[in-house]
Amino acid sequence: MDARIYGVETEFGLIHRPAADQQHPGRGLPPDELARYLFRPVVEFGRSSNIFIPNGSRLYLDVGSHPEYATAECADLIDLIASDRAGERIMHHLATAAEHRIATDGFTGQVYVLKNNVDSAGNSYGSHENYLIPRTTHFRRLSGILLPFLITRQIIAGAGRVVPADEETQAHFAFSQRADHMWEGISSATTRSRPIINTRDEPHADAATHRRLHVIVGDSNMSSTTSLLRYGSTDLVLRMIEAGVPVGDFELENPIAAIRQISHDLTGQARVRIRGGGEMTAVQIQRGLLERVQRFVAAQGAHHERVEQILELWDRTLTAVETEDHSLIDTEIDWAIKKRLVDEVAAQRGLSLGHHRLLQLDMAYHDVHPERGLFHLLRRRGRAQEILTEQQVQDALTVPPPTRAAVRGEFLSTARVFGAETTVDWVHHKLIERPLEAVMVKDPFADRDERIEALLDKLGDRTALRELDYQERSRRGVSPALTDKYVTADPDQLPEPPVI
Ligand SMILES: Nc1ncnc2c1ncn2[C@@H]1O[C@H](COP(=O)(O)OP(=O)(O)OP(=O)(O)O)[C@@H](O)[C@H]1O
Ligand SMILES: [Mg+2]
Repeated sequence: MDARIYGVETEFGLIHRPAADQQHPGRGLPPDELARYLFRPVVEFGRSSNIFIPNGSRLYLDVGSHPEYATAECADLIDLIASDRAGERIMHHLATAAEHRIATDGFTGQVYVLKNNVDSAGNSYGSHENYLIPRTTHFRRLSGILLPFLITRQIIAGAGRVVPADEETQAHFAFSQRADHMWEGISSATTRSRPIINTRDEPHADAATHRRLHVIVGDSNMSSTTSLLRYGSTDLVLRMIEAGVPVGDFELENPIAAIRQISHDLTGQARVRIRGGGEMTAVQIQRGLLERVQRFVAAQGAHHERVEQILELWDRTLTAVETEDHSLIDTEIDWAIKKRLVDEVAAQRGLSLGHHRLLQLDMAYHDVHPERGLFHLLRRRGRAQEILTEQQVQDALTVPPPTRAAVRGEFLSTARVFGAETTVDWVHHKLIERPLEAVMVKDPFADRDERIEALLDKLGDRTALRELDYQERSRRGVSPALTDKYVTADPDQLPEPPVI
């Protein structure tokens, strides 16, 4: 596919740390109660804990206590990364508001929203990728190539993890947060069995022509350069699969054993068995796929302006793993950015790798707080590269990308101006007062829909509204982004970043 729709869903970890000097020392709010505080503005805004907001994305609180943000449908990788970052901001704003409310209720402390994949109790939560693919893609061929790619992708896109010692292994640094929590290669369930690729068939598009590929294996990334490599490389591998070019045989004998083994061997030299016979290392599998992608791009041409950057970073990351010279990538790839920090702090303080301060440091890397979070601190110090501008992030909070998300954004914000209630999902748009006129938009690339325009025209005169762009609308409070409306104040003072 020349153009593709992407979306990423992120589940966040939540922690409440009470202030030391109060009646309930030691214990924070239980996670479910904390999640309810966090989502109170969401429920007030949308009368549900499952809502779509004007930037086209979805905020969702399931029965558990891990709030989720699913980006709008994006046709451009930078839009995708910006929408994902906007989700972090929204969660941060909600956390700020929750902190105030919790304090008002007499329970002062700090709320942490973590964009990671394991909590201290060992529970795992996900970062799910969605790729629109043609229905004609042969599924057996797809999984034969994509599974070994995804299983080894952690060496180029893992978020890194300080692994504490247990009975069998010493404390060490691993590529991935999520690898130890995958249980199956392919399946149609997401929570119980945790497959790498989920086959549940919900295309949110014309089911006759398309599928939505649901990839469950990735780590949540903080770094935008790592995100670019993660989604960009996956798209390129998918393009090769879709084009039907021969890709070689990398199919693994035991995907689940392999994904764990690879995660815990930072040299990239752990050997995994290939189904067709013999053994290969993660670096060899990635190199094999990269070479084929390079040939494919040389023959077909680049299909967007970031392809060259993706291929260069992919190649350099593999070299960094092979040579163990992580300085080649330690401002661009999450696991290496984090490892550099962990190594430095360990050396400065004389801490051994399993020390609880270093486990905390690992968590603090994923704190979405723009000042307190360690990734963001490193970014400000030039130790993590950034491809998004602040303006792009700000825009992504309110402006939907030019896909079907723009139709949804227009629908939601206009209805709000006229005080009309709606129900929407990725495909459906309904005005509660006109249920029989609900509109289905099956094409995720469509950024305008005449039926929706006609429906909205029935609400009243939209001339003045049309003249305002999204920024202007939100400035005038016409289309309140959730965040603008509910963030009352920034924290009184910036919190101290932990440890460093
Ligand atoms: N046609 C499409 N192709 C690819 N991605 C899509 C398409 N339509 C929507 N998406 C993206 O898929 C994601 C759907 O997220 P959502 O969490 O609602 O789905 P889900 O994981 O299948 O459902 P749930 O979380 O309820 O189990 C979003 O990021 C969205 O942008
Ligand atoms: Mg989801």
